[in-house]
Amino acid sequence: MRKPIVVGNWKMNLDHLEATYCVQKLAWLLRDARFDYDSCEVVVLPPFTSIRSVGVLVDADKLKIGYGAQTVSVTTQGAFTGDVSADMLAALGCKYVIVGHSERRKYHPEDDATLVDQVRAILAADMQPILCVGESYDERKKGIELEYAVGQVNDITRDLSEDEASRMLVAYEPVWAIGTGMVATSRTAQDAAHAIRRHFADAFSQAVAERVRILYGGSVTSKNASQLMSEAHDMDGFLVGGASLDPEEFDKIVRLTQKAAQQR
Ligand SMILES: O=C[C@H](O)COP(=O)(O)O
Repeated sequence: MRKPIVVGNWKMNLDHLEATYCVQKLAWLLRDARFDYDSCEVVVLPPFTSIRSVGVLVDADKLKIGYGAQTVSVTTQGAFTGDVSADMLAALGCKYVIVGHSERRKYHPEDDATLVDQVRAILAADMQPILCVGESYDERKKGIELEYAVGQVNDITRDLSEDEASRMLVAYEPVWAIGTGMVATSRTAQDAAHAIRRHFADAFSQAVAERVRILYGGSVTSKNASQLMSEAHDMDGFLVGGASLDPEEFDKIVRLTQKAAQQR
């Protein structure tokens, strides 16, 4: 049985003071609701500069909120100005790192070879990659969205061992849905999640396919989380952008996700 997970990708928002406030408020709201963290993981991905503050707060108050990073260097150390290694993130208590978010693919030279190396670096540091895939509006218009997303998964994961593949999380994030308010239908999310899971079964094994967690991302809010979660059965949770910056809204999404998962 896969554990549902809701991940907040803060992108380039929330400095360390705002980050501390956001996590405190989220923890307080979830405590108030007697939230059962054993039935649903809650994770935030702050910008690099806020990770330490979030980690200190989580440790000091023994919070069950996980945290991670939004990208990582492919190298371990050395003269790479501006880079942050997987070991450095793991040493701060990070558990998850995004790989291949469409914003990174667009604004930074992160080609497939780089993403493959990032996945390897993250796994080697005992963290879990959250690989983002998803079509643009053009691919969707051509009707090739499933092949496109599955192709992206294959390009990055094909040389992994079964054990490594089973530690992957994949976030299906259609580019046209990111930050636009145009959320995918539950049918679209389910079709993509199903195709991705079937790919892991074909490329690796049924056991791997059953362990890989698949998320949906793109304009998720408390208004659409329940429906998406209850109808897209191959989906294990969400990668939430904008709505994760508001602790009250994120708290609602987390609790709705947990409830919908329990009612499946
Ligand atoms: O990583 C998160 C996604 O890019 C979704 O962002 P969004 O929820 O603001 O649409």
